[in-house]
Amino acid sequence: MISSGFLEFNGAVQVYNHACDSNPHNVSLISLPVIRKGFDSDVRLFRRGICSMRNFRLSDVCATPQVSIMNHITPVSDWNSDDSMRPSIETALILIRHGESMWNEKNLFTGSVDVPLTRRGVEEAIEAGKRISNLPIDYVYTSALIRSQMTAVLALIQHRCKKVPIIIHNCNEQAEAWSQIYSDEARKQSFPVIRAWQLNERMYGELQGLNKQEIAKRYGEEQVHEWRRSYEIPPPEGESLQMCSQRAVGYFKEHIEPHLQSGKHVMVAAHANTLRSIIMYLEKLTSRQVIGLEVSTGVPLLYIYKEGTFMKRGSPVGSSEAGVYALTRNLALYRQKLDEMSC
Ligand SMILES: O=C(O)[C@H](O)COP(=O)(O)O
Repeated sequence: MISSGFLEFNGAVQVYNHACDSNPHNVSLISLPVIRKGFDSDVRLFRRGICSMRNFRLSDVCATPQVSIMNHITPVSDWNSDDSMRPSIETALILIRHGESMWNEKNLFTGSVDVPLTRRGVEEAIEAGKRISNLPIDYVYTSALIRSQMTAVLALIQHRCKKVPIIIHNCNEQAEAWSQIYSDEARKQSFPVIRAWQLNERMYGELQGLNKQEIAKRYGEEQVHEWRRSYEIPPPEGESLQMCSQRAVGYFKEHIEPHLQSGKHVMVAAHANTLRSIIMYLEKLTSRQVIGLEVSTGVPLLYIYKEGTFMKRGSPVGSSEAGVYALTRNLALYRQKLDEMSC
């Protein structure tokens, strides 16, 4: 028998599998190096939000024939009045800058120009999707530009829950009426993908279509760096980060944050500068600090929203999920559900 669960140890939740052969005393834990080492110390065991914390020792398992690790879970009804032991509401926010676009490849200022991904950008989006394939997602937001939509869809089709990304067409009544779904089941099995122009890349004005290196030669590195990275200074006839932030962060606060507050998980596929402005808001960066903030193409960033604050959980660029995220309890439980569904 092989089963899996989640253990919290030294503050990090770990996914484990355990295998029992025909001898029920012979229980081995696999993929759990951290627990193996400190096995006899306190370990907190959770499962499906219905278990409380308890001390868990190797002897518990080995001395009890026919009893698996899961049988040591305490049901929610047995919780004592210590509320701190209950799982609290937390939601995931995933931010992804689109994969490499055809103008990123040529090093051209792109801004509001609607340019698709390169082959490499497609691969980045697929890879990003694999990195987040175990994370819960209820709503997806993209800009109105094809590069962010391609990225979102390519990433979402890697998700283990196998939901179908469906682009929401609600720009007018007819579009809304004509794209109705009349099956609750089909709706449930979908990722609603909502497009918003407010999440578009900042408008780069008269720099759009020009080569970044040539512009730096013509106007000087310093000037171009100011146009590209400062908060207040706009490029010629374009938007400053501050202007871009007004629409992007404004949209985030009005449309995305309420989902997070109500327990929904959200993914946002957008652009370097709209994401810089959103990250500036999430991490409370100053206009000086944001100058040094770079967002790479196709790398998903994970934030946990809890009790009004955003906590960065790292970016899934490591070679394994465990090496990347210290999964929170709720995310670990979601992952367990996916594991069970795919058994
Ligand atoms: O619009 C662009 O050219 C890029 O997407 C972002 O460019 P930046 O790194 O110059 O802000």
